[in-house]
Amino acid sequence: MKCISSLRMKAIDRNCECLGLLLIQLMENAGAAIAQSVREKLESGRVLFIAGRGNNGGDAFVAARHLAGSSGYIVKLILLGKARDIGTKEAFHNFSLLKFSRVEVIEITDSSQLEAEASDWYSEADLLVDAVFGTGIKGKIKEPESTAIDYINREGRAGKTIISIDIPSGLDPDGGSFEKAVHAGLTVTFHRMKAGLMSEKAKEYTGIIRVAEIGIFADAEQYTGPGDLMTLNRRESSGHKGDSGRILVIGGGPYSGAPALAALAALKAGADLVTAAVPAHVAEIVASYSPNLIVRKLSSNILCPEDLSILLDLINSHNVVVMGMGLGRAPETLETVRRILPFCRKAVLDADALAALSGTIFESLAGNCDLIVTPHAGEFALLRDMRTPESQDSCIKAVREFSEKEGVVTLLKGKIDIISDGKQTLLNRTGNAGMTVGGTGDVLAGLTGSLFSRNPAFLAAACAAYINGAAGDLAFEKAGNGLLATDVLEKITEIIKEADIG
Ligand SMILES: NC(=O)C1=CN([C@@H]2O[C@H](COP(=O)(O)OP(=O)(O)OC[C@H]3O[C@@H](n4cnc5c(N)ncnc54)[C@H](O)[C@@H]3O)[C@@H](O)[C@H]2O)[C@H](O)CC1
Ligand SMILES: [K+]
Repeated sequence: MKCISSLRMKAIDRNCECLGLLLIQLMENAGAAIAQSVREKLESGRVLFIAGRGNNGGDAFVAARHLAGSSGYIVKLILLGKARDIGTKEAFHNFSLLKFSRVEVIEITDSSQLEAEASDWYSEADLLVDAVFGTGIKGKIKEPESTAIDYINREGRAGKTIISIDIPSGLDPDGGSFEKAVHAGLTVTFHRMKAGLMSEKAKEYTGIIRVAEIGIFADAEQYTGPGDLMTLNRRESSGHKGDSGRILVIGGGPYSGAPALAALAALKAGADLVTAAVPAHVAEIVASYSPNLIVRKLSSNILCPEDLSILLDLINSHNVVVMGMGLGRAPETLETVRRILPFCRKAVLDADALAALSGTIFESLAGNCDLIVTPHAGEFALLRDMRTPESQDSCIKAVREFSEKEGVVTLLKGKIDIISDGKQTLLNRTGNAGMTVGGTGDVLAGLTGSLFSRNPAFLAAACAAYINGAAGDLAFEKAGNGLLATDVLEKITEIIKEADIG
């Protein structure tokens, strides 16, 4: 069964919100699913919800309200904490609605109060619903949560049904480890199976697992969105120069603008140090574009094998190589690209560097070098030696299969970008028709390299596609179809700042 990580789930929730499907709507559906599970387990009787102050508790507030509206149930709810300490506006809103429902509520702040005031609530209940923690658990379990879990388990041992919301409280949703956890008879988890529920150790705690649909729509999961950016590693606030990425851009020769755009985009996306290694006759031109660039002059007018020793030194002192922009396709240039690749640990290959990739090169690099390729449809056709399909579904299949076969991450650029590592695939629809202007692909390559220095290849490529397109959309507001690659470059920081990932 396909599992989902708690981080990915959070990204999807955020993407839903950005598309207009609010968390409170998902919470309503989650709570309704829990109420229905209670009804299926208990025809009538006393139901006790034990709720924490997070959104797992929020699901319980909704479920309690729904159940209290059905005849035959006496519903009580213990809130572990004070109402004012409820952590999210959605959970707080649903808690506030309980005063109009027939739900008796008690607020408990310490374990002695749990014993003195809520012990009877536990013992008289026919069924208990565990909403102490869901996917938001962190660190050692504090009080009164720890005692609340012990009390739930005591009632479980007495033969009562325990239903856990999303995950038995205490269990790590991803690894499945725990210090203590609720022993549930039924776990109702939302949207997708969580990896932690499937671990060997977790099995005796989850009881039967039911996956409930809560209305998340496919677009939030299939397309990149601000939620995906949230899952990127942040720059270390206490880091040293170079900790947030040292990027080596290898490009230029017939052209000078392309490597400069890639290098500046890498800087704008947060890399600490960017070196552009460019053929001799464009070195001064590239340096003149910006004082932010470190330019290393290569030996000739094009990239050639004589540059190998200087390049191998540079590769060793950088953590990502971004190669191809404006290199041209002279045979000695393509040969140099091929000879450099085995020395790269992480590389983004764009434009002319893609023309150097043929035959079994990917196979020979497997395990050594983490690769992202960023072709457009024409370059993708050359890479596969096959026409790029017209229909989107066939294209997605082709990108997925190519990535799996060659062991690379592919970012196929187009009206809708397709990003795949062979297992995961995402689409990106930010961007606009104005971005067909020259240079926006160079910006994307630099952005990708920058994010790749701090993140896994697939996430870096997907988020770079999103940021590049979103920056292009901002640029379009001012410049329309006359936008330039430098306009896109200027907007990168706005997107990154807005997403709070800088
Ligand atoms: N798409 C979905 O799947 C949806 C899921 N929902 C539910 O939301 C929870 C996750 O909610 P979150 O607010 O992120 O976290 P929790 O409620 O699990 O916990 C946070 C809560 O607990 C406190 N806390 C954390 N660690 C500890 C500890 N060691 N000791 C004591 N207290 C701790 C923390 O301070 C917070 O107060 C998910 O599981 C689903 O149930 C949404 O409702 C709908 C969408
Ligand atoms: K729970």
